[in-house]
Amino acid sequence: YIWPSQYDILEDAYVLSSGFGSDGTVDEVTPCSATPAGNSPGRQNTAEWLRTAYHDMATYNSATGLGGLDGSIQFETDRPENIGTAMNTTVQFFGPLQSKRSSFADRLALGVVLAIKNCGGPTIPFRPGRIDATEAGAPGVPQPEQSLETHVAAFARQGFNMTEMIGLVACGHTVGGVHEVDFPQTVHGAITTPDNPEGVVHFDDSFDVYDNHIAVQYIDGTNTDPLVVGFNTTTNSDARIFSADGNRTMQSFAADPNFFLSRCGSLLERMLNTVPAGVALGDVIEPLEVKPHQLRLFFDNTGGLTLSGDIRIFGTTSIAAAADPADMPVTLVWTDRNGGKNSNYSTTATWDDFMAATSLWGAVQLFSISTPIDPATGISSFVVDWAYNSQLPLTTSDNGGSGFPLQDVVLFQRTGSCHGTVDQNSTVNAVIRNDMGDVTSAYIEYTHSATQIGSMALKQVTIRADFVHVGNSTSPFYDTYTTSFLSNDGFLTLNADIVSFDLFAVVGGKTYSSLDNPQLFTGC
Ligand code: HEM
Repeated sequence: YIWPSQYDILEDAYVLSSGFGSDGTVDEVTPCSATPAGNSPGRQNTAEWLRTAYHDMATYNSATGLGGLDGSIQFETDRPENIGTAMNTTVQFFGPLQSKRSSFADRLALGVVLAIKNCGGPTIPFRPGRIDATEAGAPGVPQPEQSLETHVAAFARQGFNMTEMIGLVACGHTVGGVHEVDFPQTVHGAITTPDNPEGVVHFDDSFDVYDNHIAVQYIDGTNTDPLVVGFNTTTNSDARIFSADGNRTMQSFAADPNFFLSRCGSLLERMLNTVPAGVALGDVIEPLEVKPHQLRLFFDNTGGLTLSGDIRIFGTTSIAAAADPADMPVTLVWTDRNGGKNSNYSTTATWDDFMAATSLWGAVQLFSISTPIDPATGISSFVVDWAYNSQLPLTTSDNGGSGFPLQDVVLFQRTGSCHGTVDQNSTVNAVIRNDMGDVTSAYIEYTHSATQIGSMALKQVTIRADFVHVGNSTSPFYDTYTTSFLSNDGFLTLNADIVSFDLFAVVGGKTYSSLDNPQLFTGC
């Protein structure tokens, strides 16, 4: 995984948990008992996300390779097997976080990884690359009134044997609980408005900690799990499942909290990585030590170039944890468009209080950059010289050897670019170097979210529009190009971190691209 990558947005979402640059996913599940915004007390985001992810995956058929974690749950929330508002709430939360480079299914899987870690649970390796279904899949989520044989068969279809089924159910039913409003046949008399208007009865005494109490209480007889000790034995599916191997799995979980966590880590990893045949997941995301964050090269209306954005530094050592960002030297040193060096080609990255950020996985700091780049000499790559404090020798981070690459051939021009509302064209201006040969093709791929019939889900729509040559620009090195297109997204997702557009130009027979430009904020 080398920057830039199609998974940069998800890597940032994995690393930046709260504060500057974070997309709000971890805040939504902090504390672990956190309730969906505007919803009843007693509901728990972490539990709803985990249950939703399981219900999305639970329709997988290992014989046909159909189903799995593919976001099809977005079309299935009105099925009886998905009863309750949890799935819709989850779809509404993750929908706007989708983008061309982060599917709903990836967002949901990542949400579960972050939420469980945030509740004190295991580190579940996260692999990106899930592809969203465009319609509902087959039904098949297990129901509590079904027999043990039915459940064993359902988990076998999903790819899990009986021991793994017991584990996966315990790993799910350690947070959250059963709600009387949706399961009156299982829970009775728990609705105590206003404290508990939906009548939730938790699976164990630590519903807001990801721990082995579900097993400890099951074994020591203090169990409150309504699917074990409920008044209606027909719906006591956890009782049948947990005892299916003579309680051996639950005993091993109760005896060793760390064994429970590690086993849940690997079972949930498998659950999240159960995807339709043909979907190839990427490598496990490990935080990069030094990474550009929304770093972009822009053409301004005075004929100059501006490099702006942030440099992110992540570490897991005690020195990293103790670092004071105000005392961290961070310098960006670039090479010009011909790979040449010059002592003037450098800029200091600065930290400010408002840039404070945290990560569930270690210490993270961001430093901002804004520097003019002379178009005459341009830029082709850079390295970052940095240290955890001003007394330490500098480390040079060079992105695995060849530096962090940048191109200055095709660039977005903010001036004159604007966002149309519904039924009104958007305009995007670009500049392209005029000294590198013929421009045989130049176009934009603009991706936005769109609503879909039969679902609360948003889908990604990409519009391709060709640029036309306008003429000179304010720089002798660049010509101006423009394009106009109907985006019709009605300002649905004005999130510059998420919505983006890519520019492409074939110049002198070579293709150059400027990827992930931010959403257009200026109205036309
Ligand atoms: C035979 C298999 C299963 C059955 C019959 C079953 C049944 C149920 C039922 C009836 C509820 C109550 C839902 C509500 O009131 O909102 C529930 C909640 C839950 N289930 Fe399962 N479940 C099964 C497997 C799993 C698995 C494998 C996971 C995840 C690994 C899981 C995760 C959860 C979570 C986190 C909740 C709490 C939801 C909340 O508090 O909002 N379940 N389950």
